[in-house]
Amino acid sequence: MGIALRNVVLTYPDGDARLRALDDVDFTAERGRLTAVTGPSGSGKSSLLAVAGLLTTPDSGQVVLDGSDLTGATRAQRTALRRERLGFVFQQSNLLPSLTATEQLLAVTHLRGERVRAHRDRARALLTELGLGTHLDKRPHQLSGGQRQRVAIARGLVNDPAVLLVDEPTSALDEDRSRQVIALLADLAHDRDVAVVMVTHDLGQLDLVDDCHRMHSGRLTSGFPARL
Ligand SMILES: Nc1ncnc2c1ncn2[C@@H]1O[C@H](COP(=O)(O)OP(=O)(O)OP(=O)(O)O)[C@@H](O)[C@H]1O
Repeated sequence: MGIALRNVVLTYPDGDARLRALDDVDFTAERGRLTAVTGPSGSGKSSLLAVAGLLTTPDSGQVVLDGSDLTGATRAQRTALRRERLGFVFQQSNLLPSLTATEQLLAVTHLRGERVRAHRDRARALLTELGLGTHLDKRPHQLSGGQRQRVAIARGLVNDPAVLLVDEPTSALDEDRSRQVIALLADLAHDRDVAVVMVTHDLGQLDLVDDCHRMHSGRLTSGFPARL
């Protein structure tokens, strides 16, 4: 179980024609595995992430989350599923400048209308698990790029999602820190039984991922085991 796209087509207007950003894509990311999606700029990686994240509805095809086909889901149902079942980590860590590391996580739980106090211990435990135990009360400008990215990952996990969608997590990091972040994502996928989907240009770190797919012109051209 995890997230799957079946025969997904997504088009955008392109002059008089339509551009096929996703051209009959079949894609599966299993729970407990780190799945990478690579490919050149404009090949459709962000589009795939947006469809898997229920942010964009495809023209045709199915999105299946933990075995449930979401084709007929209403906008309200998709929003609820996004909050409750999916986690997102964006390219830049997108942290709110005025909030501490702990508060970044609590802001997400607050959005769900739950009591903040009940979640504070959990947020702190999660940050500590991700190596940020001594940075719980620091604001983004007091953290390094790698630490900010780990706060963003913790925030993506705070609702215990089935699927964590990660867009270019290492674009602002040097090679060592990139490797640490990707190793962390692999550990989290394995330990927490989450399907982690990571879009990356970082071909040097693919030995750390469990599954790897390549996009080209809207097509998922190959899925190959990264450890071969
Ligand atoms: N909102 C949009 N309207 C029109 N065309 C779009 C839109 N979003 C993306 N596209 C086009 O769809 C194609 C796929 O774009 P997408 O952003 O998914 O690629 P990508 O692989 O993520 O690229 P990058 O690595 O540069 O982020 C591109 O040709 C892009 O120009």
